[in-house]
Amino acid sequence: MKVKSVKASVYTWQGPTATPRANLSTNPMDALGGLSDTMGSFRFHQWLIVEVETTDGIVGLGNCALAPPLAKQIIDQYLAPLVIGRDPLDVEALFQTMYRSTMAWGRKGVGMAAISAIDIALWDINGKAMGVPVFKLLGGRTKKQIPVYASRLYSQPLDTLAAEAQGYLDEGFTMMKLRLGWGPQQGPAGMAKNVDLVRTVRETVGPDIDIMIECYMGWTLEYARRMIPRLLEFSPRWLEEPVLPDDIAGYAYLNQHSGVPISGGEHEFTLLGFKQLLDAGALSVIQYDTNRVGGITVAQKINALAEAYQVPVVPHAGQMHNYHLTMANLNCPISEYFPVSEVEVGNELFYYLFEGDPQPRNGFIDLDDTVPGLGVSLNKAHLHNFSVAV
Ligand SMILES: O=C(O)C(=O)C[C@@H](O)CO
Ligand SMILES: [Mg+2]
Repeated sequence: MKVKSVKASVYTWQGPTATPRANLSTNPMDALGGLSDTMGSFRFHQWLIVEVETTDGIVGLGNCALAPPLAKQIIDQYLAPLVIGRDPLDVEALFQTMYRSTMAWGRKGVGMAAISAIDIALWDINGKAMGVPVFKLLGGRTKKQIPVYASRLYSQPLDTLAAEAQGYLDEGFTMMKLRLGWGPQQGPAGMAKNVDLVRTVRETVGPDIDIMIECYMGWTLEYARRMIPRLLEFSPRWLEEPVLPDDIAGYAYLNQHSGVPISGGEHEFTLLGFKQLLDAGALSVIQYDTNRVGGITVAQKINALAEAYQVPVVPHAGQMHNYHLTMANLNCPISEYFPVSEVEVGNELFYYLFEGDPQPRNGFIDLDDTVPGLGVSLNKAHLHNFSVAV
């Protein structure tokens, strides 16, 4: 069997979209609040879908969501020619070929997202060719079900925030993640608002529910050192991406001295990228995203490295390309779950593009041992709401 073709398509959402609210979530653009739209870069309304077809007629589905039009260019012009004609089961050699041939510019960011999309498709082919789900190729079932945390609770008025948190509680979730809305630019008044958000969720759900806090790269080390002590009373399970991804020293300081476990990694790439973070003691929880980090091939290498450091892995986002890794690794205790909602930031777009992602029941999801490959297919029901560039 050989790779016969690689089709990369950019899906752009044209359907109804919730109006972005100010201070929905802190993010790196906040530092330029007076000069630029701080929510503009916080929109993920495009997705790249890769269909790799083999000479045996098997089609593998891959995807990525970082700069999809660029990822498509990279696949069309650089990566597809490297994999066409090759054995799709040779995932390690094919990853190394794509990685090393684009080393000068592709080892981080959109280059690695493009490589990830093809790698995910190759693993889908592997599972389909062997007649088993991908997690069975990675180590098999390590959990009866996967515990998931509800991940939304964007910064909003306290009454609606409490109602949303209560809703997840009523659905049986025992873990949930909220977004803070304020950072250095808003000073002490913003700090008080951040405390109100976390207090509201904690008071709603009680002491026995895990609360995680998302900062999405929107703070500085100096601000985090002043803000975090005011959050400790709420016992957050982790504080996510407080500083810029390249501020490894900042991560390490907060992870070792702030009193709260620091998580991150959704904006880091490759095995050696995570070795740097682990060597620095920068993280208490690793959160790579398989459709960014180097695909399933790299994600599985990071899982082994993280286990050696005894640092758990909770991939960014739910989505099948991440769930299979969580199922196959004991060191991946739980998964993220984006509740299905109207299109807002774009995390939820996955459900409009694909069918097959498991929906949670009582705070757990499960994968089907009998469905080969990744177990997702294109969702035709919403196709009319997308423009597609092939
Ligand atoms: O879910 C996360 O960890 C993210 O960073 C998603 C991003 O859209 C912020 O909510
Ligand atoms: Mg995050």
